[in-house]
Amino acid sequence: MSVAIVRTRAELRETVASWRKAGLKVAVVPTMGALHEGHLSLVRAALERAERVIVTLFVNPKQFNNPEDYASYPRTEADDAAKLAPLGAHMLYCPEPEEVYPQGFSTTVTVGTVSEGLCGAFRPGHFDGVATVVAKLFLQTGADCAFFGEKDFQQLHVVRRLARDLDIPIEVVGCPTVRETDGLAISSRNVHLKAEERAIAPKLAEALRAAAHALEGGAALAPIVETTKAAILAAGFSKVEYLELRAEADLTPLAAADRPARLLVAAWLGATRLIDNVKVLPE
Ligand SMILES: Nc1ncnc2c1ncn2[C@@H]1O[C@H](COP(=O)(O)OP(=O)(O)OP(=O)(O)O)[C@@H](O)[C@H]1O
Ligand SMILES: CC(C)(CO)[C@@H](O)C(=O)[O-]
Ligand code: BAL
Repeated sequence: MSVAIVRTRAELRETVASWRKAGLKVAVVPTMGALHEGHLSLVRAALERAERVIVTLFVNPKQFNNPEDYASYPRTEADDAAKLAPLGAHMLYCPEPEEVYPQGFSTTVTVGTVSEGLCGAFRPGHFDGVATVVAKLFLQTGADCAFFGEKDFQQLHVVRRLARDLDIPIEVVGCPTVRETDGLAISSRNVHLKAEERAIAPKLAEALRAAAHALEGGAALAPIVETTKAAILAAGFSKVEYLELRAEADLTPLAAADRPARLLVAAWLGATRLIDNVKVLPE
């Protein structure tokens, strides 16, 4: 079994039109490739909800605020196609940058509020790049539903708001973070971790879990944030960009775990930036 690889908007449109004519429900799973179990969990969820599943693979230059990060982003298309085939995904859409951004392309989609703070504060332009390409992928595929991981929790909110604000008729489905057995959130960028860094990396999730547990037990937020940041640095991380409690439903800042909340973190381990988040239940 193999997955059909499509590289042009014209072929994408033609195939989706034939599916629509047959009355089939269509799902899209946007990715930047280097597929791992996190991505595959989204594809499995999509296959449960739709009769045709399109996985998109596009390393989107507009969302990289750091050119080195763009250059070194893992590109493994043949392996990705081989991983998708046994699952039964129906199409891998892999456009070239000129297909997505033809000469003269001049539109940027900016989603306010939920793009601000957290990763938005440290990756200028990143969520504009994400929102622009995701709007295009939603419109190009015309899918009924789209699947995104909670690992990129702020991105999930940006994409939900984008679809709602622009009246794009698509259901955005969030899926739980898939972790390695030691707790590290699986991410394509984990391949950049050196062996000694890989041994330290799970301490990020461990520190988050401990903080969530303390907050659920009624501990005050400010001291927990300070001790958790200190624990992450003591484990060997070089910098904690943010560690913040936000409302689960709309990402507004919270002063205490008084509503279903998320504790979100970004931290540097050597040259690799890791993000993670955990749910915090009310006391
Ligand atoms: N561990 C995971 N569990 C669930 N979903 C995930 C996981 N990792 C990535 N995803 C989701 O897969 C989709 C594509 O993400 P992407 O291709 O950027 O992979 P990634 O592993 O997040 O890579 P990176 O963070 O290094 O860019 C996003 O919706 C993302 O949230
Ligand atoms: C949603 C996405 C595919 C847009 O390029 C990307 O941000 C990602 O892989 O999470
Ligand atoms: N995984 C979200 C996309 C990015 O980090 O660029």
